[in-house]
Amino acid sequence: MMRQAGRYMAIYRKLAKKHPSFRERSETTDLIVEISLQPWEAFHPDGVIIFSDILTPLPAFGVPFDIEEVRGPVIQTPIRSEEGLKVLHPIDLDKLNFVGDSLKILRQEVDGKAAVLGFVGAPWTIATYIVEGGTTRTYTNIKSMCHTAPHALRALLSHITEAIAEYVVYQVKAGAHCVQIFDSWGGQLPPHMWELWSKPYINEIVGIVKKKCPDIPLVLYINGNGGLLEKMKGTGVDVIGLDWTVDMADGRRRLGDDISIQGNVDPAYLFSPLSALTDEIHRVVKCAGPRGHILNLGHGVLVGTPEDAVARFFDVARSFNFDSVEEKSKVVV
Ligand SMILES: O=C(O)CCc1c2[nH]c(c1CC(=O)O)Cc1[nH]c(c(CC(=O)O)c1CCC(=O)O)Cc1[nH]c(c(CC(=O)O)c1CCC(=O)O)Cc1[nH]c(c(CCC(=O)O)c1CC(=O)O)C2
Repeated sequence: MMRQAGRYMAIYRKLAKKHPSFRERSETTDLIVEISLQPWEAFHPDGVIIFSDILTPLPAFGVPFDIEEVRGPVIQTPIRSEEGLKVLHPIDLDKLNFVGDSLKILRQEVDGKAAVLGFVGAPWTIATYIVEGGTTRTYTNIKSMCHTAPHALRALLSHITEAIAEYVVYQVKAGAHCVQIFDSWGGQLPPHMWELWSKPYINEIVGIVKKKCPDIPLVLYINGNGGLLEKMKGTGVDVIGLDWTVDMADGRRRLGDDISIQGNVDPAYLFSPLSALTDEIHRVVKCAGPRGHILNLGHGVLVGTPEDAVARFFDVARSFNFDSVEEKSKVVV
């Protein structure tokens, strides 16, 4: 489940009081392992996601950041010109030992009972933070850079691409069974601009990773991807994540049966009565079809989500029987 660990869990909030810095929590091996295992111990999902952030590798290639409680991610010196690019250097994976060490320990801890999942941000999405200086609602600086400083933006995206490709391979070598690429803000681009400014860099990462680790499944997630599904398939990833604004049956029709899909229960259903949540999980699974579907939310667990709803989500998923639910829905219809 996306954002499987974190603020919705009381046990995480308690630990965060003791270790108030997000960077400490996400850059200390013991804490990463402890937090990653919190949801696994509570709900026994099929995947254990390393507790980290898409921004975690930034300091290892020259971009310091912090996560502030109200503002979220903050990059003190945004890069918006050729001059700004001078701070960048090749990724130093030694500075990310805590990620590799945590993945290794997680593999031992779950001992084959769950998949260990790594993740990275896509170049466009990481660049939105580096150019805007943090979270944005408008993306005006980076979108205008596409026209006012295209060479600088391309150089920044290429630099991030090289770093992230190495970082994916590093996560796989350390023990990740599967890696999800978050192009969370790719859906903020008009589709023809996504093809120009995001897709080529994802393609490059997929090409490099497939050459070095051909058996590792790659998942691509974009928030608001209804206009991009077919284009996403063209990146060569193995699984496409759908957010909840795409009808699952429509998504399956558009993507075909030769690719796996992930998603796409609206995370807000976890605030609804448990019967409504159960019906929605059944509906989504039926619409996705009998094969090639990873049941998940359409985006991360929201802050404030009741933990018993998350438990219910996993229970329903585990007890699901594709054929008997079809029978039941036939009777209801
Ligand atoms: O999500 C927020 O609202 C908090 C701020 C924020 C963070 N990274 C960020 C954002 C969004 C933004 O403002 O741009 C930036 C960020 N981090 C991430 C994404 C990708 C995405 O969710 O679409 C994004 C971009 C988009 C987005 O947040 O929706 C990925 C991420 N961060 C994180 C995790 C791990 C996890 O939650 O288990 C994961 C994903 C792992 C997965 O689902 O496979 C961890 C994280 N990062 C962060 C926090 C909150 C700070 C804290 O615990 O003290 C937390 C913990 C939590 O969400 O409870 C900081």
